[in-house]
Amino acid sequence: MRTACYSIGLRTRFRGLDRRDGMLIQGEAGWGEFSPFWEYGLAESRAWWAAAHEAATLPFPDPVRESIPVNVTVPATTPERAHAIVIAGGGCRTAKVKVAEPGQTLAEEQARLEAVRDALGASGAIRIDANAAWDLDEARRRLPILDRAAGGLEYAEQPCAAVADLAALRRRLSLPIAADESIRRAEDPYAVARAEAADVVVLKVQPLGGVRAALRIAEQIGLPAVVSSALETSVGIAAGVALAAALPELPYACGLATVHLFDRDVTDDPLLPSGGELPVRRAAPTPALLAAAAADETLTARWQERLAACRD
Ligand SMILES: O=C(O)CCC(=O)C1=CC=C[C@@H](O)[C@@H]1C(=O)O
Ligand SMILES: [Mg+2]
Repeated sequence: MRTACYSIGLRTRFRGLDRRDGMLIQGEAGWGEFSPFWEYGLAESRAWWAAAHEAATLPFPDPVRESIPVNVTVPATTPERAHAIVIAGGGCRTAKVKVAEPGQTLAEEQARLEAVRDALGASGAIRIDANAAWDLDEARRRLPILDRAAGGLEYAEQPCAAVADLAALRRRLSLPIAADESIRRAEDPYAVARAEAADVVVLKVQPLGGVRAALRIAEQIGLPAVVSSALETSVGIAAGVALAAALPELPYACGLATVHLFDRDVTDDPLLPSGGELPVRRAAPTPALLAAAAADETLTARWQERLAACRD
């Protein structure tokens, strides 16, 4: 199997990162991406490897749609940048706005949401993602304020870490709740459904071990799914697109338009949205762009080690 490692800058800091790195793998079916974040241990990284291996060795399941509606992803940035990101967002009618960034105030989040609403207009949908940062009281206090600032939120993604808190929040507020970390980093992804803790589940191909594994989870959970990226090049995004394309129902825009967050890609035919949608297709690196994005020797050696550990 051929492998290549990349290291790519992010246009705006995202989940504490200024650069993203990972490994691309070429097999008989095409290219796969293996890019667990560095804080992830071996057990968790093995699922990411399973996803990369699946993409490289097997065809993706048959699609039931030809394009995927997507959201523009707005990092925890200034109102001015947030506005510009939505305007340059490839025609997306839904925006996902990051909140609960350490060091930022509620007022900054309100201003960001107001700017996003201004850029999107009254008919657009806005969702927020707090990445499990709040306790129940904080979420109960903040969510109505952010809902007002956004001129109405579509849903709040993972406002609290605990499934019981998500369920309690859902009983107390009319705002729909989406579960992300409670699915992709949980021992038991079905606890959310049993506890009636979410209206929507976020599914990510690499953390869940591949397109087929994620499809099985979607089927068994029985809640509407939003397919989201794990901050990947177009190669990894294509696996998310394949999952979104194969889901029987897709009632919400997906979070797969994150190639915009990178300052370069590995292909000259990137999976970027047009008219708010991504086409359903695979992506393969372009040799010159793969070379331009190549990780240095030290980083490549670290990825090779990680890959070897996951394959054991
Ligand atoms: O959903 C999106 O619009 C983009 C993807 C996204 O937000 C994420 C990608 C990778 C890591 C996560 O911290 C983050 C998320 O929490 O959903
Ligand atoms: Mg999330």
